[in-house]
Amino acid sequence: MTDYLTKSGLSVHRLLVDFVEKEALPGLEVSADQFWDGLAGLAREHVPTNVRLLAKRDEIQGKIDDWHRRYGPVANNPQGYEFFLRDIGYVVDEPDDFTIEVEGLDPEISSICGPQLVVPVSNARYALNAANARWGSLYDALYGTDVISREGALAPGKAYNADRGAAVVSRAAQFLDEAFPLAEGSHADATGYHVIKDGEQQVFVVDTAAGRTGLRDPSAFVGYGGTEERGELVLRHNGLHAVLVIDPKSTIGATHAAGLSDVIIEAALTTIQDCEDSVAAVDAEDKVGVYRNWLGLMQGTLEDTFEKGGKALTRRLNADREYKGVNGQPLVLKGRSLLLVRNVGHLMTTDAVLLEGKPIGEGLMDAAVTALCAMHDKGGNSRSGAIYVVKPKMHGPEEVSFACAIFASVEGFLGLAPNTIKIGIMDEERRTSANLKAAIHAARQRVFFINTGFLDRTGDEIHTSMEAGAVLRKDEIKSERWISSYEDRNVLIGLSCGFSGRAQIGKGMWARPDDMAAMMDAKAGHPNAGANTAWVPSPTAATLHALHYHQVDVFEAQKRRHNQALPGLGDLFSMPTQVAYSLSREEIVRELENNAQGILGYVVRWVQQGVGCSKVPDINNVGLMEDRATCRISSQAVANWLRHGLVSRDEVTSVFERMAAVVDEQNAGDPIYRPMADNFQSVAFQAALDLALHGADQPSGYTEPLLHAARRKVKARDAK
Ligand SMILES: CC(=O)SCCNC(=O)CCNC(=O)[C@H](O)C(C)(C)COP(=O)(O)OP(=O)(O)OC[C@H]1O[C@@H](n2cnc3c(N)ncnc32)[C@H](O)[C@@H]1OP(=O)(O)O
Ligand SMILES: O=CC(=O)O
Ligand SMILES: [Mg+2]
Repeated sequence: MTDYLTKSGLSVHRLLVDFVEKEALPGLEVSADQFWDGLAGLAREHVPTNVRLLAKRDEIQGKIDDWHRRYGPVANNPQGYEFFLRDIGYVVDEPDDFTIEVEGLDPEISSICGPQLVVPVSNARYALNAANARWGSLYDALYGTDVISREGALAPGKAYNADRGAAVVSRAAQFLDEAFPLAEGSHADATGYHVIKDGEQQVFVVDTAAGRTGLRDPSAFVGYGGTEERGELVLRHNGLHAVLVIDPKSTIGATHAAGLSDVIIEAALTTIQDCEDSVAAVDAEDKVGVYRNWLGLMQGTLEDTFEKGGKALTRRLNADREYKGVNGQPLVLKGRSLLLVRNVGHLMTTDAVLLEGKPIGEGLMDAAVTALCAMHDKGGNSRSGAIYVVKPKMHGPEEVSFACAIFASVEGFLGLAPNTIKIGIMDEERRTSANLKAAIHAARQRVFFINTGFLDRTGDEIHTSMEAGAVLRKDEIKSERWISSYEDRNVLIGLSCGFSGRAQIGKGMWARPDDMAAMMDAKAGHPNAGANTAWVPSPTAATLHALHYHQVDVFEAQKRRHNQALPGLGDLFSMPTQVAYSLSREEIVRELENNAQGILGYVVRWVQQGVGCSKVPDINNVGLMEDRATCRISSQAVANWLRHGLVSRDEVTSVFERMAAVVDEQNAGDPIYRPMADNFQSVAFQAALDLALHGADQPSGYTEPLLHAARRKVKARDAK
């Protein structure tokens, strides 16, 4: 039996046909013919442009490589370089000043600021957890992380550590004092939290040894609920809620003078359900798995049953939180994060759908199917009926226009109103950063975010300047002038295009998921810089990062930045490269080892197990979130040093062989892991090595072509 069925002239993998016709279409007023005709039209209309845009990327990169071969690093002739980039159409003319025209965005996007969580949608357990991460326990987030010191008497240990618990309670009181100060005294001294009636109004009062007091801003108390034994008091500040849980009989509440057993924080306002960097989906089977989870989230029916702590658990989407408002009206707070979906970029094709025997752009299929699934949202996700698609890895305004044209076609054949599908423009390729105003203009009726701080951006930086000279070590690259220019330009251009109060200006991912104390220091800067949101890797990180949005009123911070001068392009193009390198041999080898370990540790799980995002220890044993973007950085960094003779092919190979044993050791507890050190011919080892040895030849330095090919090989072998 063939795997493909003919649908409106396309050959469509039967798994995708089944999914669309039996799962995604039922319940919608879209017929199967309408969908397949639409997809066929989409492919016919847009595949040629897709091909042309990718060819243009290569052509531009070829010209940049030639320029560097001729003139060396940019620093030799910065003006000449900028002139050249304009001449080849890399930098395009800026549009006149304008304001974005997007309409129908939810408040989580336009008027409330807070963390943005990212999760591989392929993992139902995590995807559900992320959707529910709208609310997080502050006590748990503090107790479980290094935000509270883990030294001496505060060390967590196996049993509950009362000293640590006391430190948590005290840190939470500090938060309450900052966000919800009392008229007199401190939350640390509270001996009772009560709601009392004052005329028609309910009022929040706090008892301390010094007497009864209230909130300095009484309007911060907005509702209450719970039960006789376990009361919940709802406070609001900067648009974000925090719920005080008063439960004197609970284990923790019993230790608190006012019975405060937890502070539940409104945390991940938005979550990106990711089909891209954190996912390994290489064929129709994988793609359907991804789409099925997204559909379940949109229908509100997704569930996952798994074992945790020896018990079977079923996880579902949380309901809204219902309270009584202070004015007697019901107060209903959304129980879930507003879900956005990240489609793949324009690069890859998928053989789940063939047009004239050839795979179509995977981004085309993602746009059609993820929008179709989102049509099941009846307001449980977006109250305004918007579909939020995050679009990664676009190179410049022309590619942003292309994404918008795809969305317009999808809206057309699905019968959606124009501009229902919104676009999050990921500013993660240098051609987009350099032309950001034009890129926003191209999407002005759809854009709901621009975002920086991306790992991919560093990978693109290295690849674009591959011929310029040897790059710095990867952590050093990220502290150079180009990156502050990238960050500042993004915020300032966004503000000048009227984002404040309309759409999000966002910051990037914190990639050390276990280092929460460091995250708290680093991410405090994001709202201050005028960012409405910033990416976090886990629900715990979301709960903690939410505190920053109580410390800073982002809209005030944006006002402060509004008239700042925009850094010119000179700094943006100033990534330093050197022909002669000053690192010692030991330093070079250590950096190579670090990159090799990260690449191998990530790739082996991707290729063998289809895991697209992993926590992998670096050379200093710090657990790093590794995904395709971090892998792009590491592989491009090695490829660059290889290209410039800092390391040899043999040296790279032997370091990879040595680090394979280290990675095997790290995975020793995984029963389905297949070691690499005793088989350097294994698909996983070879894919990792190829990413480094052939990194310079990969399109824009992306890792997906080699990863996909390797994973498909393993799947084919395992299927036999
Ligand atoms: C460059 C870019 O593109 S960044 C965007 C892509 N990156 C991401 O999406 C990062 C997503 N994060 C993750 O996948 C994970 O946090 C990792 C891989 C970094 C670490 O995962 P693990 O080692 O399993 O985490 P850890 O053991 O500390 O915690 C697991 C628990 O946290 C939860 N968790 C961890 N990350 C997430 C997340 N992003 N969303 C929801 N839940 C999460 C899990 O559900 C699990 O809880 P459970 O047992 O109740 O289900
Ligand atoms: O996609 C995110 C990134 O950091 O790259
Ligand atoms: Mg990326």
